[in-house]
Amino acid sequence: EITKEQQALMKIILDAYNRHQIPQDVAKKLLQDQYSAEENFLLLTEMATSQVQVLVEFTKNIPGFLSLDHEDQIALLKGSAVEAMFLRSAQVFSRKMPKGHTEVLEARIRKSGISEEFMTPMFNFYKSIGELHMVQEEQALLTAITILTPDRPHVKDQHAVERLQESMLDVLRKLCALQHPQEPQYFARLLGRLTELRTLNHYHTEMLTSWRMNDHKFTPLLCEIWDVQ
Ligand SMILES: CC(C)c1onc(-c2c(Cl)cccc2Cl)c1COc1ccc(-c2ccc3c(C(=O)O)c[nH]c3c2)cc1
Repeated sequence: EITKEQQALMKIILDAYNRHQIPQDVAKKLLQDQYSAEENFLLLTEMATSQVQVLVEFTKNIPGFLSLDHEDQIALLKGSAVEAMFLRSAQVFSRKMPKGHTEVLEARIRKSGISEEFMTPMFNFYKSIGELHMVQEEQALLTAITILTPDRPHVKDQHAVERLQESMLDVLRKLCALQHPQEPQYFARLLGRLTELRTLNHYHTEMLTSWRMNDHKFTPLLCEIWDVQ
């Protein structure tokens, strides 16, 4: 019982999600052979910077987003960037990417100055996303829902964001019922991943701090979106 306008919304979100991807020449850099912790950190920084640019373009295509208060648009992007990048990089681990990217990305993350205590929750998350075998539509909607989280820091008009998020949640709920009729709790499992994502935010903040203590440099875009330096 997905309505006509919900189908239109789904198409817009999916097209935006597929249109905005990391350029292949950037993604291919993952496969080059330098593997020092420094090299890996630089590569991951380039990936993250490119991914943030992709994320901004995707977000601008979410119906209603550009009509939100401008400062709230920034607050939503800053508040959701890390979570959206965990979702996106999770695709690489759930083998959406060409052979080889998965192992290489894992190897680079494991040797980039991130302390052991963050590796377990990070790779547990990647595994739990992989087990869901999400279709593209679900991944695109889940990313839009993550970005449209009303209670991010400094969001003024939370109700306006809530209304946009609710319409996305309604489409996702119906899509899950259609895609996984034999698994009525699938939609709830997807939402459970969003809760797990929030815990990763805290780990990520500590990862940033420890990188900075070892004098690692980020790009201007990442400094702006993560309020560092
Ligand atoms: C500043 C750096 C060191 C950093 O800090 N925290 C994190 C970080 C980490 Cl280490 C894990 C999760 C989230 C973040 Cl922000 C990172 C690295 O972030 C990323 C972000 C995104 C990709 C990523 C995305 C898509 C694709 C892709 C495709 O879709 O075609 C093919 N290859 C991809 C690679 C990798 C690494």
